[in-house]
Amino acid sequence: MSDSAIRLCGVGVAFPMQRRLMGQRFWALDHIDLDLKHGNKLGVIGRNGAGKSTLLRVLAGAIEPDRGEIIRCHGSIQLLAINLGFVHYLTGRDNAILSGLLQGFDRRTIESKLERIAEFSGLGRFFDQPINTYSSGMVSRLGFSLAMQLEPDVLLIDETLSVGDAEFREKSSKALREKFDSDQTVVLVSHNDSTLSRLCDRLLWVEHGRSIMLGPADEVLESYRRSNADEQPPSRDLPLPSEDDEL
Ligand SMILES: Nc1ncnc2c1ncn2[C@@H]1O[C@H](COP(=O)(O)OP(=O)(O)OP(=O)(O)O)[C@@H](O)[C@H]1O
Repeated sequence: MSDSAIRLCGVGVAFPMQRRLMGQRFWALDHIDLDLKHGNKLGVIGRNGAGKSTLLRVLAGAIEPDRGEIIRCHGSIQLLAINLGFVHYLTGRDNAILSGLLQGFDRRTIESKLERIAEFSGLGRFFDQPINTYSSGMVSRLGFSLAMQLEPDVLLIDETLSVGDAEFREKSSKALREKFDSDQTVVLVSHNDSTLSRLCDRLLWVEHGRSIMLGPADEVLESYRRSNADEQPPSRDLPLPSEDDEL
């Protein structure tokens, strides 16, 4: 088996621009090359709108690139994000089953883990209620519990480290730490420098959809901090929406 879990070669993702600029496209990701090896703990940093979440969605297979190539050599993959895409009229239990099936797990495996998912989530009887009766914190807890118990080959985490109340946060950060200590492949998007340097072996810094630097966490963080202190984001030659463009 290849030692790469996912390879991105020159990947670009374009979104259509608003009506006034009809026909033009905005490249949210542009020429991204990445070789994510099995067992890597990769952090992704960059300013707001840099393209981090788009990158995770591409890695998850939730969006297809408009340019470039993706080579995959992994089993199940899960994207853990605030906006989890659950089906709101289904119960927590049914969403757990559906989500597990969509990630490539067989039904028997999912069912064998349902009680642990329910227990970890702390949702109690709400686990069997439709999730449109949940608070946003409860939805996040369900998603987090799923990711922790189903153990996908590749886990992609988008800024969900502080879900739920204090007690759940403590439990979730312990579970997450175990993931980072395991041989699972994990990609973490975060704005928290200390979390990234503590948990990740390599960091990818993206800005304006482009890869600026990929390397050991502390080196990348230092360059990123220096660039923030200069308050001059690295330039790119592609057009960005101007301030008076409609959002
Ligand atoms: N569905 C979409 N349609 C149009 N533009 C989009 C869409 N999704 C993202 N974008 C744009 O792509 C760019 C990258 O967005 P993305 O959410 O990946 O950034 P990010 O680095 O995760 O930002 P943040 O740190 O603020 O979460 C932004 O300019 C955003 O406006």
